[in-house]
Amino acid sequence: MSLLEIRNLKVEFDTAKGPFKALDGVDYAVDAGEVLAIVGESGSGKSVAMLATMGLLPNTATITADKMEFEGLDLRTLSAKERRRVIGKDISMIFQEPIASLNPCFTVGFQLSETLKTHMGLKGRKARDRVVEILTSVGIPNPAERLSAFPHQMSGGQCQRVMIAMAIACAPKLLIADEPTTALDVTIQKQILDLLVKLQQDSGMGLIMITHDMGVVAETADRVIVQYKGRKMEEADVLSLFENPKNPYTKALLSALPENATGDRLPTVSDFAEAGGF
Ligand SMILES: Nc1ncnc2c1ncn2[C@@H]1O[C@H](COP(=O)(O)OP(=O)(O)OP(=O)(O)O)[C@@H](O)[C@H]1O
Repeated sequence: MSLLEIRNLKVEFDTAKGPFKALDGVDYAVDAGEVLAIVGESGSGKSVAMLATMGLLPNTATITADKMEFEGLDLRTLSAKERRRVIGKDISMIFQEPIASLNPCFTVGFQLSETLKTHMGLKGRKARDRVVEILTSVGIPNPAERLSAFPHQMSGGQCQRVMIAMAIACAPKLLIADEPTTALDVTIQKQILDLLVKLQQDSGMGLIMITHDMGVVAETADRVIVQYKGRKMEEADVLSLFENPKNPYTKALLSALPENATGDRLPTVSDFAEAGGF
């Protein structure tokens, strides 16, 4: 049994211009200890798929799936109370904009201890000690002193470390990272990716990495799902995908990498669209 198994997920938004199909029948599965990358250009429905899984889409979204199970638990039929027990604890998520994801009005220490209080019942000294321990594990220097810092007093990279700390505080079985390094500068991106992979390997949790960056896929993933316009184009283990991409869209994505450039102009995905038929 997979840790997370989703079959035929469809998401449609009710918009002012009429219904908009953001996801059209995609399957996802991830096992414990596995890193699944979902890759595709902006608008391909990567975030929508995972937000649907977390139950975080607005009520303008109609979500249907033949199966949506976490450890055999049907996520489609969970009550709000049951959902709160799973989401944020067993399944947690980190987002692209670390500063926007943290509450600017509360200190880092307070926000982390609230997570521990809500999901683990830890309070006082025990919570504080655990917060220091988690901040140490995500590489925050002088963690005991940083407890009283507000998010705006930390750099983007440090805020993302705090977000990761918050996401792993309750030892989740599945972590969903939605473009976790996109908003950070290049030198910090690599450190954050290395940190995520290390935490994933140490804990054995499943990790879903949402990205538009094939470099991130190559560095982190065991298996890859390539998505385009709300549909799955290809799914393969990471080596096969890079060595022998089958789908024209995957080939287009790989050809658009600077290191694969051959002529004097870097090809774009749209150069392949008509010929490739996607
Ligand atoms: N609340 C919403 N209402 C209407 N349309 C939405 C809503 N949220 C997302 N969409 C649309 O659904 C499609 C998929 O969005 P999604 O955010 O999943 O893309 P993505 O692949 O994650 O791209 P990005 O990398 O830019 O986040 C997009 O066309 C987006 O505009």
